[in-house]
Amino acid sequence: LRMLKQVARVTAQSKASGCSQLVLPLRFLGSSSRQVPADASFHSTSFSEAEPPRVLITGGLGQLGVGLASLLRKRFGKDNVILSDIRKPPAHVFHSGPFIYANILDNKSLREIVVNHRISWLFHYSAVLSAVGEANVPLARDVNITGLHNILDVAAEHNVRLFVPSTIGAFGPSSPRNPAPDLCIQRPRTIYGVSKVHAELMGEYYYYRYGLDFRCLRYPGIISADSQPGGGTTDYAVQIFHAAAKNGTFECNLKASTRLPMMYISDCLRATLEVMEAPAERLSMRTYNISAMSFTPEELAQALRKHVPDFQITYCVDPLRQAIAESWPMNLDDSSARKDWGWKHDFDLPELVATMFNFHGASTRIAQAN
Ligand SMILES: NC(=O)C1=CN([C@@H]2O[C@H](COP(=O)(O)OP(=O)(O)OC[C@H]3O[C@@H](n4cnc5c(N)ncnc54)[C@H](O)[C@@H]3O)[C@@H](O)[C@H]2O)C=CC1
Ligand SMILES: CC(=O)[C@H](N)C(=O)O
Repeated sequence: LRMLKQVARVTAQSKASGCSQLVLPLRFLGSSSRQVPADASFHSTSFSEAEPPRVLITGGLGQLGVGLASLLRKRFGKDNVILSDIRKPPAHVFHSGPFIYANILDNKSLREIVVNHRISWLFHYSAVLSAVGEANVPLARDVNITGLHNILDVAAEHNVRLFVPSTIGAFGPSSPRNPAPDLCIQRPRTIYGVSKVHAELMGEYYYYRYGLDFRCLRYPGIISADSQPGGGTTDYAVQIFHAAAKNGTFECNLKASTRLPMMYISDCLRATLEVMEAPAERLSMRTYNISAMSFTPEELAQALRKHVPDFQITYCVDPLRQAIAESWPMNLDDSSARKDWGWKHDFDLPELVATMFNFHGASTRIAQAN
């Protein structure tokens, strides 16, 4: 209705001005050799209150995807959220809701999935993270850049609202580090960072060019209790909890003083759902920083000692990860997200540590009992 009213208003205005042509903002115009309809944005509101979105999550078996599926299924219903990956799901994931094989490098099958399952929202989580990306640049380029192109095209062609996560890794050594604002110089030195800046810019371009409803958050390093990280620079902040609960010691691959922005997974996933549900008129940008806390390995170890008093940390620095971490911001400025769509984190460092220990303490006790 809103869109019809808008068209009627624009038509009335153009009649009143004596102009017979329907004048639309540049965002509404488009023609291309790709199969993107020029009037894509006339249909871009794909979710009415009567009908929940039909959701596809790509790369869903990584650190974040299963948790996202669980959150979205609570909100939209189990059968409306399809998890996908190129790996075989563990039994508990397979039995928790719809799961399909989806390779983002296979254009044709992506289209089939979106059409056959009437997908209206897509969360694009497939990626090769920072450390693994430096070890295999061609793979990172294929998955993070070619794969993204396939996703952008299929989303624009079928009027799918698209979420693509970016990262603190989209900043580089010449970006302001404390804090990094939403808009600043971005010259990352990793293929991961370059691919994420590319994703931010391509998504914004498709928004203006084709009316694609592209939404993007720059995540800090994400800390989760029940899923393992996939080969990034911030992985130590997850592994340290497993090690502390298991044997009370941890060898850290970053220097004691390396400060990075971090976030507990439930804040990250809630932010993701909130920005996807935010009314379009609340979003002044397509890509927002989000932030919660920032700490060094030494500060984290100190916080852990409140729960494991004799916890020991040693350092065996990995030069590759250290160089990456030193090129990333120490803090993100997320004031725009807070102002525009009301973003607010729940977990600071003490709550994070207590929550992680509750989980690990419980699983250690279960393992001991078994
Ligand atoms: N975990 C974190 O700390 C952060 C994650 N992000 C972003 O969030 C997203 C999800 O991150 P994680 O779950 O941690 O990543 P992850 O590395 O744990 O999982 C990525 C998934 O992508 C899948 N994948 C790889 N190639 C594929 C292909 N050709 N087709 C389909 N799937 C493919 C992998 O099998 C894997 O399950 C990524 O885009 C990542 O860049 C951003 C900042 C921080
Ligand atoms: C911050 C990220 O994007 C990721 N965890 C990584 O370290 O590569």
